[in-house]
Amino acid sequence: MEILKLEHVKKNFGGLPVIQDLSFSVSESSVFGLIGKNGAGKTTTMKMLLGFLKSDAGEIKVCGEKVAYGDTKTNRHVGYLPDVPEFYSYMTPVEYLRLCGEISGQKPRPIRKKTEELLALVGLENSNRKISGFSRGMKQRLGIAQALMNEPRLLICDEPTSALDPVGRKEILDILSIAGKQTAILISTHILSDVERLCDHIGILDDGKLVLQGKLSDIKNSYRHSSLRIALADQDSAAVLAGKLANLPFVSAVEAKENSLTVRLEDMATEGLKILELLLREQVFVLKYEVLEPSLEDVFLEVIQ
Ligand SMILES: Nc1ncnc2c1ncn2[C@@H]1O[C@H](COP(=O)(O)OP(=O)(O)OP(=O)(O)O)[C@@H](O)[C@H]1O
Repeated sequence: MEILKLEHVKKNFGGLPVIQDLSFSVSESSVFGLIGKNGAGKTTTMKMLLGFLKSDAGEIKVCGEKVAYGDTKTNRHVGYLPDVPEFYSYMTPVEYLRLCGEISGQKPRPIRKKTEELLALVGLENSNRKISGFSRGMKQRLGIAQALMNEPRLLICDEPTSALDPVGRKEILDILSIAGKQTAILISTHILSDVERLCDHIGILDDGKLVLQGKLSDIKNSYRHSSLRIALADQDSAAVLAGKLANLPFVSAVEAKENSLTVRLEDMATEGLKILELLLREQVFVLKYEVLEPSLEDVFLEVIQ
């Protein structure tokens, strides 16, 4: 089932098109990464699908219900984590989540149960101090707990890791990958390694247009494969082979790491065969010969040009 569906959505600011004919959907069991550089239109898209901003054309549906500007009824299906979540910082996490549960009309016992479960999920079960003393990472984790408090069908996260250090980022990604088993997630980001870690579907937004979308594994498979990894028995034979490969006119780079070489080519189909011929001719004992998947960064840079 499609939890979120956008069809031909457009938005102009002062006559300038910021979102142009945007269509994509997020299905029930999916973690969808909306990727784009600064100013691509990610936040504008999120605001429209939360009903905070009026679209100029097109239709947005959450769980089959149309999103209307200013009427946040569809947000009962949605949990939202802004890039910098705000709290009543004089409260403790338990007090804050209780308040969120009460505002959304839940009963005291389920509120207590959910608060306990969610604080355990985000690793704040033993934090009884005021939110004002929390680090950025802790606030982000509490933001996820808050966004999940009404058991949403869709969790929307706007650049959830961009302000965090590597440890904080990893914690957030681990929590989101657990949350993603229960709820669909739409995450906007420009951190491609986070997307590779977390998302199964992606959409690349460039100047308000979706220039590529689909299943991440299909996209990677269909993109140009331009790197090989060759593992040899020892570091010395790898160094000798690296010298020979670097002399081939069609090899654009050779990187050596211990007994393993990464070789960059222009055309895998023909040049990969020539590398195999060289290995045979030189009687090199090969432990591993592997065509590498393009990274999301390779794909991103190719479609964004
Ligand atoms: N209220 C506004 N009035 C005029 N222009 C706006 C407004 N909000 C956004 N824009 C413009 O729309 C474009 C898209 O902005 P948006 O914030 O959606 O991009 P983004 O992909 O979220 O970028 P970032 O990663 O920097 O947050 C930008 O050119 C921005 O300057």
